[in-house]
Amino acid sequence: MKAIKRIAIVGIGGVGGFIGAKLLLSSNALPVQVTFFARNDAYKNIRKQGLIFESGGKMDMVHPQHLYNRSKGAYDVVIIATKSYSLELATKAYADIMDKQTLVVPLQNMVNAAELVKGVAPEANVLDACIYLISNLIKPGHVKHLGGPGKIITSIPEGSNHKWFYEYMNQAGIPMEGRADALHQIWKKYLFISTLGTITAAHDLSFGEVIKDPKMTHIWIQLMEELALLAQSEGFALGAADIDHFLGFIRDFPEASKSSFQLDIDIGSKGEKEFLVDFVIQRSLERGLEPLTYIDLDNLINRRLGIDV
Ligand SMILES: NC(=O)C1=CN([C@@H]2O[C@H](COP(=O)(O)OP(=O)(O)OC[C@H]3O[C@@H](n4cnc5c(N)ncnc54)[C@H](OP(=O)(O)O)[C@@H]3O)[C@@H](O)[C@H]2O)C=CC1
Ligand SMILES: CC(C)(CO)C(=O)C(=O)O
Repeated sequence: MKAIKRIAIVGIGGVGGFIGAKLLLSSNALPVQVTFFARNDAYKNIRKQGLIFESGGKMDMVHPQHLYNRSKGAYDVVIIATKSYSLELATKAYADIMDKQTLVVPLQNMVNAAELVKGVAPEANVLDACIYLISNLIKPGHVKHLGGPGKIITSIPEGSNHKWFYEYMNQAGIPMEGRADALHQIWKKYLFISTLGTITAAHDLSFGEVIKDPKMTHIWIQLMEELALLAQSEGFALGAADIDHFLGFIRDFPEASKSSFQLDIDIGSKGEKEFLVDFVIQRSLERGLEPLTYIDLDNLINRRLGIDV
């Protein structure tokens, strides 16, 4: 690799802060420049004191040389780490940092993030992507990595000139791979996040409370079955083996764990509801499916939010 490559991260919260901190803290010799795009208090606090990053019992202060709150010309790679509900507006706000040479990596818990970004930046090379991570925003400019390797799976980029990016991420301790079945992996992750988010938010239960109560476990399985049917109708073969996998996988989390969607509903915010619950119901109905458990739980969530059902 000869010329300096430029990576932009849009949204410096739980995910963007984790990636940005890992990249800036690594002693990587490759000629790569990393830029943070933040806004509001995140921008002000990082500018004033740096990004506070906690991980593995250690606290680091990270001082990005390149921190902006508005666009700055095209980048080689743009990682978009906003919440799902901010994705479209953020992509519009930063459309001119993505040209036809740019690889775009949206990391939302959505199955159609790439489709949405392509609608706004049709020239860019937009990947299907997801990240396996638990990293929370403590306050703007302060991020705590709680678990998960931060592994990123993407679809395989067109052309052969993006190898440096995968090498760079891996060398910085962010395992990253391009896979032909990336969208299948994203649907599989969504099978877990959407269903667990929905049941924990509707009934205000911790992960432990879902698996210890057979009635609640049964409802969770029904949600997973409904989502697996939707995935199948979209061409992704998810089914009983995946559901069994997640019934075991949830036991790796501390019993008191709560989903981030549940925490949003607890404070009266609808958070990513449109993308975790409404999307499933709407797409299922369009496909002639009957997501009855999702509809029941959506009514409970709406009641918790004080929305008339
Ligand atoms: N946190 C995690 O461990 C994981 C999260 N995910 C998914 O990743 C996505 C991001 O989650 P997370 O990092 O937790 O979210 P956070 O809310 O912690 O971070 C999002 C950040 O993006 C900023 N942002 C939004 N719009 C813009 C913009 N136009 N310009 C600059 N910054 C902007 C927000 O600023 P502001 O506060 O001003 O809106 C906020 O700082 C979600 O879809 C989530 O479901 C996936 C796997 C793990
Ligand atoms: C892994 C899990 C389910 C827990 O934090 C999550 O990512 C979320 O709630 O969004």
